[in-house]
Amino acid sequence: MQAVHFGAGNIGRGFIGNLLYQSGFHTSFVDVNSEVVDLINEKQQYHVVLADEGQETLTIKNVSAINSQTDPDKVIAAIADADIVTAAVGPTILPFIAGLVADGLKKRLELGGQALNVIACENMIGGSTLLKEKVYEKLTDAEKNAFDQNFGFPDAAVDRIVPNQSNEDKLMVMVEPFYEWAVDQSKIVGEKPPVEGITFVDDLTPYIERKLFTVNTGHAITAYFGYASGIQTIDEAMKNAAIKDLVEGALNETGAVLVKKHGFKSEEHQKYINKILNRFTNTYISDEVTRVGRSPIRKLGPNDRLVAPAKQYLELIGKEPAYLAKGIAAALNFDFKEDKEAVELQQTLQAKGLETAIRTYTALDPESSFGSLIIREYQALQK
Ligand SMILES: NC(=O)c1ccc[n+]([C@@H]2O[C@H](COP(=O)([O-])OP(=O)(O)OC[C@H]3O[C@@H](n4cnc5c(N)ncnc54)[C@H](O)[C@@H]3O)[C@@H](O)[C@H]2O)c1
Ligand SMILES: O=P(O)(O)OC[C@@H](O)[C@@H](O)[C@H](O)[C@H](O)CO
Repeated sequence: MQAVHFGAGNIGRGFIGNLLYQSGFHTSFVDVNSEVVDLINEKQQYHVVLADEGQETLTIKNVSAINSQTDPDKVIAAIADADIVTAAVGPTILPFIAGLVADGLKKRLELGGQALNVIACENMIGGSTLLKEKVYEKLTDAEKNAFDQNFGFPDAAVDRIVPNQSNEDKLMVMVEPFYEWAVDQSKIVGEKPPVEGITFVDDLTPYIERKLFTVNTGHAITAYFGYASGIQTIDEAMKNAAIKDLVEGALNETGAVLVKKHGFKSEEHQKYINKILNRFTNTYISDEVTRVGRSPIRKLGPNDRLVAPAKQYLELIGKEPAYLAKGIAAALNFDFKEDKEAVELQQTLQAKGLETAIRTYTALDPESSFGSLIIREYQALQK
């Protein structure tokens, strides 16, 4: 079986590639990083190390890689011949891979290929749906009809903490042992891809919202307050009692939304939160707050981990989410100079002011009561 996976980065190699190999696939990684592409082709394998006491090393074989900038035709041919296509490139990169995905799928139709599913494994609601929209922008109406019959773009929720790597072995990836990969089976076309470790679900919304509004909300708040306190890593930030309280406060707020909206049992959800907080304290991985806080403009987006649960808290619980307001303020305050979005955010704040930044990035009304709370929390952080 053949898999094509866009993005041979941390989650691509450390999670998706790992499960695809264990399920019997040959994986062709597609990436723009020529160093990683060349190394994969040279070694034809890499190691995944499970970050716990045992430090088990898995050897991932049956891998090759294609540089999509220099060899787009090879990517098209690989998609035409694949049994599954996956991606983990980052939400903002999905539009840039859409052209090749479209061309590969057109080629597949020309060659009379079987049904195929394309799964974007990004931290966002509706990742595969977004990729599908971008792919469909490149099609005629007749092609859209043919794609509807033959290709599925099921959304997914993926969970495994894979920090940035600084190993001498450039392909090796240190990952936490835990993982979860849920896929919306209602949007599968043809057979379900036989990947061990995927949980197929009828309704993905509870899964993606629980993951994004717990793991990623908690992670982001830990990162932004950790960064503001001069702390380097997530596990170190979790040792700070004040930061831990802020994270727990925010997860109580998102938890209230999730329990009310999706009917999770409160005690079960509390166990889920506790498990996640425990994962953040894993000392066998060193996860920088600047990785977890990366791309603050994306993270401040109206459908992302901070603002989306805050809006739902206002609607469903009928109160202002005090801790999420602090988290949004801390995200606005993230001024890491090596992060392009952080630089843009700080430039906007400087040039146009806080109210415009809130309106532009969060789509919240800065003059609303909740907007004013964010402004007060932001001003408190400047003192
Ligand atoms: N790292 C994690 O803990 C984790 C966990 C779950 C989900 N995710 C999600 O997975 C996605 C990737 O995250 P990551 O941590 O692996 O990031 P990463 O930066 O390590 O990997 C992204 C990879 O995509 C490649 N890339 C960039 N542009 C490309 C293009 N046009 N075509 C092909 N490849 C391209 C990069 O070179 C890089 O190798 C993100 O959406 C992230 O939110 C990450
Ligand atoms: O990947 P991002 O930038 O959306 O979020 C950073 C981290 O919170 C994220 O990568 C987590 O490590 C991951 O989502 C765990 O499953």
